[in-house]
Amino acid sequence: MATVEASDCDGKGQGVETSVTYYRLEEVAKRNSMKEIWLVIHGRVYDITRFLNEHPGGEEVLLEQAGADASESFEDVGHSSDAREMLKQYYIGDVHPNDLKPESGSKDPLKDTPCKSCWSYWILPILGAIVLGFLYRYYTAESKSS
Ligand code: HEM
Repeated sequence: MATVEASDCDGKGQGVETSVTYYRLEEVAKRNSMKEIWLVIHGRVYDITRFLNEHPGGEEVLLEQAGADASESFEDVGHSSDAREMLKQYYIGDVHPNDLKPESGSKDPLKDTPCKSCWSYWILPILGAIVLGFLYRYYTAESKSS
């Protein structure tokens, strides 16, 4: 099994030592049958084989996501906090850092929206208003003199 063990201690021989097992996505992808079913939700790997028959949403939907990243479908359903709490029971490790892709929820919100902090975003309307003001004054002054 191509797993990498990582320990997370403070190096002083104290504190809590935790060990995380990392799984490559290709390894997760192999667990895609009724016999063994794993999925990834938010960078964490879950072995939900024994949960398959118990899932209130049915086993179909889980089988559709088998061996894949189910973060989006999991969120789309709007699972309760109880459901999120249940995830802990099936957690077996994390996705290997090399296989992690940025989550849509955590990406920079400015990336796909127009640049709200760019100078052009606010300076152009101001300049436009000033020009319009001058034009208005120019024409009103001209119509008064004629
Ligand atoms: C290990 C992962 C999962 C756990 C622990 C879990 C748990 C639950 C629980 C406890 C419910 C009952 C409603 C609630 O409390 O929110 C539920 C409902 C449901 N789940 Fe999941 N679920 C998981 C993954 C998924 C995935 C990947 C899908 C994919 C689409 C899914 C689809 C659904 C659907 C369609 C319902 C029924 C919602 C309804 O009837 O309103 N679940 N799940």
